[in-house]
Amino acid sequence: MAIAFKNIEKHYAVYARPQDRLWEWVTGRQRHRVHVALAGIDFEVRPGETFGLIGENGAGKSTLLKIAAGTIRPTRGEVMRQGRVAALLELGAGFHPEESGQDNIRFMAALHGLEGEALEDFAARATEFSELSAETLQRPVKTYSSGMFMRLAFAAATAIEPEVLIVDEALSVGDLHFQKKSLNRILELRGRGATVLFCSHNLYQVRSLCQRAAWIHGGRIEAIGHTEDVVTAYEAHERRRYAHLRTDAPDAAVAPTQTAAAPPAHASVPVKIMRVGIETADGINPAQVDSFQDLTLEIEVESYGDAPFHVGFAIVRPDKDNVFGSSTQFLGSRPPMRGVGQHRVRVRFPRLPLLSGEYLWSVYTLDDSGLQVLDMAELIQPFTVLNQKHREFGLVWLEHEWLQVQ
Ligand SMILES: Nc1ncnc2c1ncn2[C@@H]1O[C@H](COP(=O)(O)OP(=O)(O)OP(=O)(O)O)[C@@H](O)[C@H]1O
Repeated sequence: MAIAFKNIEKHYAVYARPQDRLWEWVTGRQRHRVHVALAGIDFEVRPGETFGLIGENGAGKSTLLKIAAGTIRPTRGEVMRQGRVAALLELGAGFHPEESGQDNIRFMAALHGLEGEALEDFAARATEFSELSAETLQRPVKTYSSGMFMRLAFAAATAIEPEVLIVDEALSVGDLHFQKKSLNRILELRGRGATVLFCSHNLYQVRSLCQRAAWIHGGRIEAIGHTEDVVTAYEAHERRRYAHLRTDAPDAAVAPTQTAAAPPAHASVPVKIMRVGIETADGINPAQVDSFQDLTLEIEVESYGDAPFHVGFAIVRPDKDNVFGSSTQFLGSRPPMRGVGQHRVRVRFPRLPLLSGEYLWSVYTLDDSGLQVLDMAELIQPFTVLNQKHREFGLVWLEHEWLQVQ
C-alpha cells in the first residue's frame, strides 16, 4: 500500500456562537455539538495507482485528503503512508503569508529535510516550474493572486519528486496554461510510478485519470472500486437529486439554441465552440429526424493559439444519460487538430439507429491529452427522433437476428 486508512473517523466541534468556545473553556460544560465529518473510512491506495475521490460539496473529501497528508489528525483510526509525500491542499495551506515566495520555497525544502546543494537544487526547480518572475518571488505571498499562489504551491509541492502526491481540486485553479502544465507534471510523476490521490468535481477528469475511485457521501464511503462503476453510480445519484429541479424548470436543460452556449466569461478559451448544427435530407437543423435517416453533425470551432486540440461530442438524453459519445482523440493514428483560425468537424451517422425520443448534443474542445476541457456546450440543439417505419421500440436499434422461431 501507499496510503492506508484504518477505520478513520473525524469529528469537528461546532459552536453555535464564537463566544461558546470561551464559555466552554471557562465553565467546563460542553457548549458545542459534534459534527461527524468522516466515519468508517477503511481502504488502501495501492502503490502506483491514481485514485479519485468524488462526492457532493461537504461530503468529506478535503477532510480525508488532509488526513492522508497528515495536516490534520483523525479523531479515531489511523492513516499509514509509504514514500515521500507531497500534498497540494486548499490554497494557502502550509505557506507563511508574510514571507516571500522565495523564502516559502526554501521553507518547504527544509520541511522535507533538504539542505545544502539539495536545497538549492529544489529551489531552482520549483522556481523554474512556477514561471513566476524574480520580482514576484521576492514579494510576500499574501500579495499573490490565487493563480500566482497556485503556481508557487504546485511548484513547491512537486519539486521533491514525490512518491505519493495528494491533490485537492488543484487542477481547476489558475490559468489554462498552468493547469495543463500541472496536469502534465502529474502524468509525468505517475508515469514514473508515483501514487496519486486526488479529489475532483470534474468527473471527466476522474474517469480519464483514475484506475479506482471512491464516492464519499455524508462522510462515509458510498461506493469504492473501478472508476467507471463508482462514477456511474454517483452520476445516477446526482440525476435523482436533480430530477425534481428539471421537472420544475424543464426549459432550462433543453433550451433550443442554434449556437453553442457562451464559454465561461472568466476563462480565456483557447479553442472556442462557435457553432453546432445537424443536417439531414430535410435540411439544416430540422427539429425532427426520422430513425434510419442519414444525419450529419457539424461542429465549428475557433482556435486562438497553435496548441493541438481535440473535438468531442455526445448524443445525450434529456435526463443527461449519454447515448453515444466520441472524440477526434479516438481516431487512432491521426494527430490532434491545430492551427490558429476556424476548424470544422463533420461526423456522418449513416442510417441513424436512434428510435423515437428526445435527444440533445453536448460538444467539447479538449487539449491534446484529451483530459483538459477547453470549452464545452452541453445539452444544446434538441431534436426529436421519430421511428415511424418500424414497430421495434426502445432507445436504439440493435442489430439482431432471429435465429429460431419454432
Ligand atoms: N474545521 C472545521 N470545523 C467544523 N466543520 C468542518 C471543518 N472542516 C470541515 N468541516 C465540515 O466537514 C464536512 C466535510 O467537509 P469537507 O471540506 O471535507 O468536504 P468536501 O467533500 O471536501 O467538500 P467540497 O467538495 O465542497 O470541497 C462539511 O460538513 C464541513 O462543513
